[in-house]
Amino acid sequence: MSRLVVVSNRVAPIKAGKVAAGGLAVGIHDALRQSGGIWFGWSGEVSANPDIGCETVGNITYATLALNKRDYDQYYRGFSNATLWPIFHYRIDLARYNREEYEGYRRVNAMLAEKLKPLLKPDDIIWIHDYHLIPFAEECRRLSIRNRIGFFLHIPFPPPEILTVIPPHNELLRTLCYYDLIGFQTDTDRLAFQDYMTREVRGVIEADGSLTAYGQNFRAGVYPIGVVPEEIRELAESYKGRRRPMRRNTDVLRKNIISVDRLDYSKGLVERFKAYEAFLDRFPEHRRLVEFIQIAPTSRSDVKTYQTIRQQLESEAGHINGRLSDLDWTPLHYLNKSHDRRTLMGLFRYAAVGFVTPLRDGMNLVAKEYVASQNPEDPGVLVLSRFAGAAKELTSALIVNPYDCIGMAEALDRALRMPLAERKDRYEHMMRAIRAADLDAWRDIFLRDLRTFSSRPRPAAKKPPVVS
Ligand SMILES: O=P(O)(O)OC[C@H]1O[C@H](O[C@H]2O[C@H](CO)[C@@H](O)[C@H](O)[C@H]2O)[C@H](O)[C@@H](O)[C@@H]1O
Ligand SMILES: O=c1ccn([C@@H]2O[C@H](COP(=O)(O)OP(=O)(O)O)[C@@H](O)[C@H]2O)c(=O)[nH]1
Repeated sequence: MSRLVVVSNRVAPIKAGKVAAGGLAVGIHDALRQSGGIWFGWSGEVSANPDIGCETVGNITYATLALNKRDYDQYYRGFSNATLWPIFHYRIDLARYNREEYEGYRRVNAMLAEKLKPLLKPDDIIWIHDYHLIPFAEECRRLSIRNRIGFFLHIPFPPPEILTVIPPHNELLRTLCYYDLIGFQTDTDRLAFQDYMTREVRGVIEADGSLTAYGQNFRAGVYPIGVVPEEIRELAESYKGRRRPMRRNTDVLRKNIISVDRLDYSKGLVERFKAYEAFLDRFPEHRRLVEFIQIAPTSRSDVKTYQTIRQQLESEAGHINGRLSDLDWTPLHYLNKSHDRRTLMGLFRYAAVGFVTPLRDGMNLVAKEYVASQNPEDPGVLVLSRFAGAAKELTSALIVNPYDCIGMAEALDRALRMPLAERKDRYEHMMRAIRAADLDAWRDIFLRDLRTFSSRPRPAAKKPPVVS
């Protein structure tokens, strides 16, 4: 069996016990643990030392390198997270474009491909992850790397009208066609991509379902990322920490509403806080009987838009607690600290409501983790945004529109009142979906397709673009 080589910008922390607050790192780590292989990417450090550090833990070899300050600023903080991330999450209003950052993005992709080359064997299968690395395959082909190369996009793919706002969209999308297989989280994303390829650049859908565009032939498919439900159940059951908050001086149990997100404007946190306040105003009978725990570890905090959202949330949280708290009741617990998985799954299990309301999200693993953590005999209710990729599978959640404040407040009330039989029905339906498309299925089906699809012979990639 050929070896698996995974490349992603973010590599999970190698040290046991360190938390990776991001679905990509959590998902790939679990997927690689099964098959073993190499995981190549950024170490998360900014330093002038360009050397690759290799460390093998169990069956995974982590090969990581630091980025220098200029590369970090242009490739990660700049084009990846100030241009691609907002645009791919439909937020043209928050995006900026800077040509030097784009050139830095191309330069880092070329540099990473060069660094990877000596680590490769001819029959390795290479699996590239996410928007930071769109041009990676083209750079590999330029270096005469002939291995199968697949790409998985963890975030949404926007409609062509939004994508074309990126000035070099054409060049960027051309580089994507050097992959043998391109995977998306949902059919909506795949169709938006197909739409771009057929309408914008007159690509052709072949009789065998493959696509031909920019002189390349490749496949695009849908591979929703999943979780490992048994592991989540074990973690949730074994959590021994704090369960439901008690009402001081009495034995009455308070119900928890829980949300866990990186502190990102795509997660709809401000809208969610406003909806919670509207819920307490419209349904005052729940006051003192419910507490909302929002765990939101900071993310990309040196990008301006992330600083702004953090200030907005602090102000909103202060407003809610200032207005509604009492000496013996704090309605909102807002924590910027990251938490380990056992704690999170334990908190999920004892929360009556999982409140997952992104404005746009590739998948949202937290939604699946919340459901998989529940006690089958007394499950909580998932309130889920229709704009999370997970909503395509978890159709028995209470589906809400995160732009509808009152609608979300009403869903919270309905969730907290939901009879046990309905909660069980919805939970069982969602668990069937989670088991049917778990993390093993995501990895196995993608890699099976990548191995079996034979693309037509490709012309070699042309000369490198402008890189300074
Ligand atoms: O690496 P960071 O800049 O710190 O950000 C963390 C990760 O965020 C994004 O995660 C996405 O992948 C999840 C798993 O497929 C998916 O459920 C979620 O909807 C996405 O937002 C990002 O795509 C990763 O590259 C980052 O590492
Ligand atoms: O303090 C935290 C916060 C989040 N997570 C994990 O980070 C992932 C977040 O993935 P998701 O797909 O929901 O969103 P992303 O952050 O990738 O956009 C989930 O597995 C969470 O359990 C974690 O381990 N600790």
